[in-house]
Amino acid sequence: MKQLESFEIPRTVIFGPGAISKTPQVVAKHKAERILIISGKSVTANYANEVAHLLSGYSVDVVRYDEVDTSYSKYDLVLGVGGGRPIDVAKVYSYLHRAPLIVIPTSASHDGIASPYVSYALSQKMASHGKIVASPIAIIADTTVILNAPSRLLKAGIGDLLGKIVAVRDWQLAHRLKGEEYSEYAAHLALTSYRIVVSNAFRIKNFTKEEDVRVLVKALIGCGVAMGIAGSSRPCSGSEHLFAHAVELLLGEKNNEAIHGELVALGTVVMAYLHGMNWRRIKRVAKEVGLPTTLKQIGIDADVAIEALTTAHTLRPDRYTILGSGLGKEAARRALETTELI
Ligand SMILES: NC(=O)C1=CN([C@@H]2O[C@H](COP(=O)(O)OP(=O)(O)OC[C@H]3O[C@@H](n4cnc5c(N)ncnc54)[C@H](OP(=O)(O)O)[C@@H]3O)[C@@H](O)[C@H]2O)C=CC1
Ligand SMILES: O=C(CO)COP(=O)(O)O
Ligand SMILES: [Zn+2]
Repeated sequence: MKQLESFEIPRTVIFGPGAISKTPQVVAKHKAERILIISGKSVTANYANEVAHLLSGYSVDVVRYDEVDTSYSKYDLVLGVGGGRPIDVAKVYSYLHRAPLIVIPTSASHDGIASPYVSYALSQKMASHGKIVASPIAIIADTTVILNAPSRLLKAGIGDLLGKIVAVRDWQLAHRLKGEEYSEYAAHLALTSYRIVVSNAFRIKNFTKEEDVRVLVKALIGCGVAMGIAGSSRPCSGSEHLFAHAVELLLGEKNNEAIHGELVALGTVVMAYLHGMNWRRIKRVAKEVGLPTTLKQIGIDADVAIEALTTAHTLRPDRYTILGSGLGKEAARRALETTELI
């Protein structure tokens, strides 16, 4: 008999121009007195201060995500304002202290907006606390704010979505070869986001209109819901993400160029090649959109790329992908050269 299942998805999603102004109404639904706003390191701290200003009737602190002391438990509501990193740290705080979470994305660069999980590196760091699960009670996506984000970040959001075509293929492979549980619904949801963005990519790529951002934000939120239904990031993160994570781990502090969604897009091309999929089409879409199509463009040397490709399979041994038990150096170099990523 099947086990009882449960999953968490966001309760309220408000999006559109000026959505941030609705924050007090959303907050008022929760009996909060002391509010912690977790922001990014620079520009997004201004947005966080704006939100704090809207909540002047409450006791509010704004803290950068890299300065948050997660052992400090005096807050009863947490808001994550910024890109993917502050939002992930806000999820950790929300989980550890059972403080409801409101997510206010300032960019559409990643699909962690509605996902109840934190990204690979952070979950590794927090592993001693068990699996962090924090589904936002509300998402407030102000498309005016997001439209003002640098277009490079928005293109990175398209990059993160390109990855779903490989992530789902990897999941199907693991289902067939390893008997891993597979949710057709979650997989379709992730693929729908992929398809909608690919079919609109050339129209929205310059992000000149609010409508362009709307398409992207909805697709990213859809992926977050897919992860919620699947019970992990599986529908949205396969070998293409393993490659991206491996590059980030190898670069560490030296990574001041590559953005998550860009690395994922490049990973998608090489993993599509390994799967025998139409990698040229994916690369064409990436190029047309203005995403990087070589690793050099985002400051990554061939040696790092090869190392990442040969080690990526070790990062999540429980998540079977096309990388199987790993690629040798020569195979890795060939794959990267054939796809002209190096
Ligand atoms: N939980 C999940 O399922 C997922 C989580 N992630 C996480 O998200 C990260 C990627 O997200 P990403 O947003 O690229 O990373 P960051 O949060 O590091 O943001 C990247 C940069 O964008 C800037 N930025 C954000 N919004 C604006 C804006 N409106 N105007 C100008 N600059 C802006 C940030 O500024 P500032 O300096 O102020 O921070 C930062 O410099 C991953 O590394 C991972 O940690 C990604 C995918 C899924
Ligand atoms: O980036 C993600 C999905 O786009 C999250 O995936 P990870 O669990 O691999 O960090
Ligand atoms: Zn991602």
